[in-house]
Amino acid sequence: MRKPFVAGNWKMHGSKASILSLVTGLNAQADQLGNVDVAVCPPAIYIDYVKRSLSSNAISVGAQNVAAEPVQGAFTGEISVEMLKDFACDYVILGHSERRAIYGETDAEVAQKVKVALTANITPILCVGETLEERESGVMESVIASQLDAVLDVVGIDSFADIVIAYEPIWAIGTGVTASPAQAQDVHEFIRGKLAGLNSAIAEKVIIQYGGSVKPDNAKELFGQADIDGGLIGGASLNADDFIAICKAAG
Ligand SMILES: O=C(CO)COP(=O)(O)O
Repeated sequence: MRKPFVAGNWKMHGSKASILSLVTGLNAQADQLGNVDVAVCPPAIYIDYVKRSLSSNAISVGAQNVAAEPVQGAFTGEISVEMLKDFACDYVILGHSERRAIYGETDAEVAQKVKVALTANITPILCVGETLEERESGVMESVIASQLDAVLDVVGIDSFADIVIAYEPIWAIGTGVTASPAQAQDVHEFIRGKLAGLNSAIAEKVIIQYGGSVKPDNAKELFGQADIDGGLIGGASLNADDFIAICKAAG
């Protein structure tokens, strides 16, 4: 049995005041989470603030990106894995479609970052997903397969024991249009099947989150699908009540 995992991707949102209020709301309900792993991923500058404000160790903290360079050095503006580790980050979101589309991150760079995170024992949350155009033109599976292959080529299938995958159809992110539970399940099954072709035991264990307009009212049905093991939550993770409700739906 896979333990579900829900993570909040706060993206570039928040201030000290709004984050304190959000974390206070999470603290108040953290004992109601149930059998689910939970993490929040604030903007990097707030990681330590969130870590110190969280009163429950039921909620872990993750980052939204990391430098591809394995050790610190002359890389202005970057944050190394060692620095994330120094602040007890357990997870790092990698290959989010916003980083791929807006900042031009390539499959190869994402794969390198996954490798660097694994070396530091930080669990990568590897995001994959297709655009609406790719879905409608029938290349969805090949797009997702090549996003996975880029990482498989660099770290190998065995490393997927320590990787979380997040399937995030780009057309569902921040749009209010959620993939239907059946649409999401189809892709999750495809991803697990692809990994099973390489190592069935690892495929059976790997956590595959769904992300894209998950809300309290659609979470339960999505998370009820056989291959959906929780979610990567954007907008709804900025509201403590909504995020806790989504976590409970997974647990
Ligand atoms: O991109 C996402 C999480 O990484 C999903 O964002 P929304 O939940 O706001 O659609």
